[in-house]
Amino acid sequence: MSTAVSTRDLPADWRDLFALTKPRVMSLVVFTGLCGLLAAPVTMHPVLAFTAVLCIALGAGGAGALNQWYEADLDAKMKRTQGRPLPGGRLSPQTALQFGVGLSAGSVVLMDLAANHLAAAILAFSIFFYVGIYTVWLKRRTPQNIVIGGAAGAFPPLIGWVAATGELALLPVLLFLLIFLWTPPHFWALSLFVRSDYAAAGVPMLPVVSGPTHTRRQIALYTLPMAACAVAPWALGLTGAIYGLTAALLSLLFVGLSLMVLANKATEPAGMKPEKKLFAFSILYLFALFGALVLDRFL
Ligand code: HEM
Ligand SMILES: CC(C)=CCC/C(C)=C/CC/C(C)=C/COP(=O)(O)OP(=O)(O)O
Repeated sequence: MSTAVSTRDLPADWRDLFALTKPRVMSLVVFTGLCGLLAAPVTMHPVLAFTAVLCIALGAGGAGALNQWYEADLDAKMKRTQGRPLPGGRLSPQTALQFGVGLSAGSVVLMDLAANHLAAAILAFSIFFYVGIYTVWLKRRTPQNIVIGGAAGAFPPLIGWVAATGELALLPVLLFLLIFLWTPPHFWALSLFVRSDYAAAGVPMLPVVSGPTHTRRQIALYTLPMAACAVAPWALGLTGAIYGLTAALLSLLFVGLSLMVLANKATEPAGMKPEKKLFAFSILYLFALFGALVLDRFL
């Protein structure tokens, strides 16, 4: 009888469990949730506010774990993802599933206790949307996967706001729309330079199905209403000049970069490709806009 122990039998490593939550991506998700909460015109008790933001983090992390549980087969086929805990064989699917379900359910229950039913319901819906609608249903079926599924990532500011106020309002709805319209340029810029990975895994991302030229056009197309949504809170008098100026300037830069992406027809130009620049900038953009929103509220 063999005495060899498979890595799957080893106790789950905390670092691998943490990696299941997609911490780097989720840091921005949680930041937008925190800013949505802080931008609300009410002051929540600090302990409850901290708990609400923690719930967004736990819920997003749980959803990330369920996403990795469901698509371990895809992750194993892509260079970018094959080192993850499941394809790497360092965690068992059962552990990932239990961890994902536990975090997701715990986050919703705790949100209900610390904030209110509506915030808990939107959190539950966003977890369902990311896992059920995006991951299970759309991702392997249509290049519109991230347009529709991307809505999941747009909910956190709404959740933060509702946790603080108990109700919806125009400003968080505009913030939702901003992230909703930001997601396609954010993701398609990335997918342009990792498209061979998606092609290898058979995931119908836009550049795989319709080619890079069409994808570049779509990026530029989404950037325009995204910029309009970014400045709308200021134009409608819902925020002050700090946010307005930040949104106007950075949105102009975003549109400019997306036009550079559109203009790039060469396959291998020297230096950093515009789509890489746009992807990196897209992250800075959301951090800066949501940061400015909070500064505006408190300065
Ligand atoms: C369906 C929608 C989205 C898709 C498909 C998507 C996809 C991706 C992918 C594939 C990466 C590469 C990083 C990795 O390997 O983990 C990435 C990076 C990133 N995404 Fe997104 N994303 C989406 C929405 C969002 C949203 C809503 C946010 C935050 C509000 C976000 C924030 C980030 C950040 C911060 C990074 C950089 C992570 C790093 O530094 O490694 N993404 N995204
Ligand atoms: C509160 C709550 C539930 C928030 C959910 C946040 C959310 C939907 C974020 C989407 C960002 C994300 C991890 C995309 C990865 O896409 P992918 O899964 O296709 O990327 P991969 O190829 O790296 O796995």
